[in-house]
Amino acid sequence: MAKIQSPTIENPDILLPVNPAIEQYMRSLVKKTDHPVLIEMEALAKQKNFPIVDRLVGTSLEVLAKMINAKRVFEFGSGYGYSAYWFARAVGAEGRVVCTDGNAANKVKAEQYLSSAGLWDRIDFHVGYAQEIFLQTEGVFDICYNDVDKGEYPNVWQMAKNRIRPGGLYIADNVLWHGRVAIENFTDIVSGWTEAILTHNELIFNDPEFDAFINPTRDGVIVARRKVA
Ligand SMILES: C[S@@+](CC[C@H](N)C(=O)[O-])C[C@H]1O[C@@H](n2cnc3c(N)ncnc32)[C@H](O)[C@@H]1O
Repeated sequence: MAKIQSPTIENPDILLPVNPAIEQYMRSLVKKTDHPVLIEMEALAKQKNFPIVDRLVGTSLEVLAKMINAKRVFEFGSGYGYSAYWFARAVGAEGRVVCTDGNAANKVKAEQYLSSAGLWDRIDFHVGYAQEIFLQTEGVFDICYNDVDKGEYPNVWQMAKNRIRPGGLYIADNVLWHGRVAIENFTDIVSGWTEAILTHNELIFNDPEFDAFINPTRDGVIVARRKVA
């Protein structure tokens, strides 16, 4: 498929799939999910320009997890626990969310925030390289969620897909990469990341064992369900 030639790719936001006014409207609908801890986490993201999934994607993660009655979730790239907040709500008191992040300071913040929200006892947070921690963690998962550095996306998909139970989900954020996936001449944030996302998305949509779709909200979230034999 021919990609759009854009002379203004320095400002790739022109390809945001959902109009910001519409996103704002959708955000007004999920305002009922307000929680003091959530609001603090969102304020920190704004202040530090830290890439959390934000409210619209967060609410969708919780709903998706509840829809499949998820009890065990593995997160590749947890930051300070914002996406884990939503998964932890979904898995319930008996469920577990395995979190990973390379930055130890993020674990400290996650513990503070998620303890205040009464969710920390559902979290098993490991500091280190997510893929290595995944290999050291046994068993299958209801959901594997990928939000690490984008160049690593194909590798994470390949290792995660065989450890998702039938009917379980693989979810990854940023799969539209601010429109770069659809543009011919783009300026990447890190060289090779757009190509890696393109490969990742192709692999998933061509995998006979999974059904997939992309929710275009914010930066695009891919959801792939492992087929039940
Ligand atoms: C986009 S942020 C995660 C945000 C989080 N999922 C949320 O929505 O709240 C990516 C995080 O993954 C971490 N990271 C990136 N690649 C990683 C890897 N291979 N292993 C462990 N952590 C990684 C970074 O330190 C960063 O905190």
